[in-house]
Amino acid sequence: MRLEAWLRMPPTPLVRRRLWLRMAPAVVVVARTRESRRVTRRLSFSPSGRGDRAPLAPAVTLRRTFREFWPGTRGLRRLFAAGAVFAILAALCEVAAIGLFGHITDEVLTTRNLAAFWAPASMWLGLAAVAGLASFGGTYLTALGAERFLLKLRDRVFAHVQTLTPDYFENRRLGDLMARLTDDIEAIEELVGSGVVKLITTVASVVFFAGAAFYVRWDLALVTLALVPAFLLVSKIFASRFRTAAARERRSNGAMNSVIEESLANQPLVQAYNRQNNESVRLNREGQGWLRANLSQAWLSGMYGPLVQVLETVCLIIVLGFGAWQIAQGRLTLGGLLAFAAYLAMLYPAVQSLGQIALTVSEAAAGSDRVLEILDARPAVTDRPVAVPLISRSRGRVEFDDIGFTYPNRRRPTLSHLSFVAEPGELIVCTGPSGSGKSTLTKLLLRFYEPSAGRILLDGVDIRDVTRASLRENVTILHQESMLFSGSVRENIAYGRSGASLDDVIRAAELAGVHDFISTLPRGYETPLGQRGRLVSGGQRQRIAIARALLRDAPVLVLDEPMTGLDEATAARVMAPLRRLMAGRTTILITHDLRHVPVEARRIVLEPTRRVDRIRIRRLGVPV
Ligand SMILES: Nc1ncnc2c1ncn2[C@@H]1O[C@H](COP(=O)(O)OP(=O)(O)OP(=O)(O)O)[C@@H](O)[C@H]1O
Repeated sequence: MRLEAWLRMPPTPLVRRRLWLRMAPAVVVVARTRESRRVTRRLSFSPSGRGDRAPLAPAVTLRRTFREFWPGTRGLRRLFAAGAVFAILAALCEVAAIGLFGHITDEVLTTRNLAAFWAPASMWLGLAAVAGLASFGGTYLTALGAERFLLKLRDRVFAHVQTLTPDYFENRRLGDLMARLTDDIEAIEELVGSGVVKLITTVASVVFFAGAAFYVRWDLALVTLALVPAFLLVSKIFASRFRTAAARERRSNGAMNSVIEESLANQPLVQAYNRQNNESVRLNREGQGWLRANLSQAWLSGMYGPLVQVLETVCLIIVLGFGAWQIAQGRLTLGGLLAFAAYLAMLYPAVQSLGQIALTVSEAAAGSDRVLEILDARPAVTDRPVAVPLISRSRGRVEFDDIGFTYPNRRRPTLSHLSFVAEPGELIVCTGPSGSGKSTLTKLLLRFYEPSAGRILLDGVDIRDVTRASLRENVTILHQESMLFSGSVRENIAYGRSGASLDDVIRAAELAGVHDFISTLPRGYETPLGQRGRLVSGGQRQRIAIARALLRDAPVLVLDEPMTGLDEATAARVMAPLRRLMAGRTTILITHDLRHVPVEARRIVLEPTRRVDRIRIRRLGVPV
């Protein structure tokens, strides 16, 4: 009668999962942590989808992923090992607890002997306490290792990204790069860090629960375990499909981030041009692709679950039938059968979890492809092995000697046969029509690109023979659009020189003619400037940037259209601080606007020829 009641217990996935969550917390908790992160990740990014436009990152083998990222677990392996040990201990407690449950059924419930209840019941309670503590230890230590691994890996990839020359970013969408630095890095952690712990604890659980099932009734266990390869086969079939779907999801996620990033950054333009709908359509289009990618993942997951469920049900029916027959034969007790069924109830999710690990691996591999693609990228310009740092502050003599340059993705040269010398402290004005290569000249001086012909000399030394870091210490650039960060005014000015004191910052601000304005701000030098310094006007931004450049105090100065976007009165106000900044420095002033240019300045005119593919340089020494 009791057996019948037990037989009526519905072996639904929910019941099994609840049982699993209750009985094997150590194993499941690791999985839950990762699952919640994945959900968060999905929610935190909106759909993209025309991922089809961007090529998928190249597929890499699992071995390469481990070869590349496993060294990153150095220093954390003890944490992961301890996490695994605790999780295994918790699983062992569960095995013992089920044994006690069988014992209580046979010795207390069947015989109605209450006296025999208390000893095993107290042991069960003790085991539950140990399992709880071990589960907590396993979860916490694994999470600690995982988060530290993530931090290290993100720092490593970000540091590498910062070695890449600007052309790398010019050819990529920032949103996609951000997705790689966040989501994809997490996916790698799920494979290389906590993924390994999960694999070990799940395998251990399979061994324990299978071993216990064999111990109770080896022949019954043999029959049911014969179906395990079927579980693994199903996982294998699904894994490759899941990987493709995951790669699409990763890629479309990146595309969607790009749209969001661009739209939010350009909101003033979007609203001024009434293009809100257009942006929404763009996001929706990318979202459609993301939706498709997620639906195909959901389809696969949806298929996978029921298939495994059918297999489980087949196993359960076999157990019940065979078990009932063995009880009738007197070869198995009711407690034995219940314990056996409980072991199976633990074993199946563990086996299923093994299959899910295969799916996680697929998803992680897709993320790993995308991160490795970044790590494989090499900067277009590197220091020569023989490059040495500039020992002292340069005098500031800059020479362009027959320079030619073609952008990597262009056929026609942007500059050819460009030669000029700027003596220390001299002001050179560089003019010419739009697109004639004025800003390109700056990129070459800072070694963002390598000239295709000729050489650039600083104090007579080829800049390729000095390290880029020391070269850039000697050159300050003031961009067309003042680049500010979202920090305070003080932080933005102090960016010019690490370790600058507040007094240094105030002195620079006074010279830049912006101190009075800063004093009127609500929190003075501590006032935040807003995203990209949008909380202050163009002229104020420019003068803050001048203060930063003053603090940097490099002997060579490049001013790239410093008056762009400023009205006549503001431009005149900016000119005085600019003159103070230029004083005593070799200055290359790139400008279309010659109204504020000092009359004594020498001019270089970059002039595209009519055939456009050659640029003729006219060098004039005539004062304006
Ligand atoms: N990263 C790049 N890749 C390919 N071509 C580029 C790149 N940057 C600039 N160019 C091209 O090189 C040419 C020169 O550009 P550059 O920005 O140096 O011109 P400019 O004289 O400073 O123009 P403007 O006065 O409008 O700022 C242009 O035809 C431009 O399209």
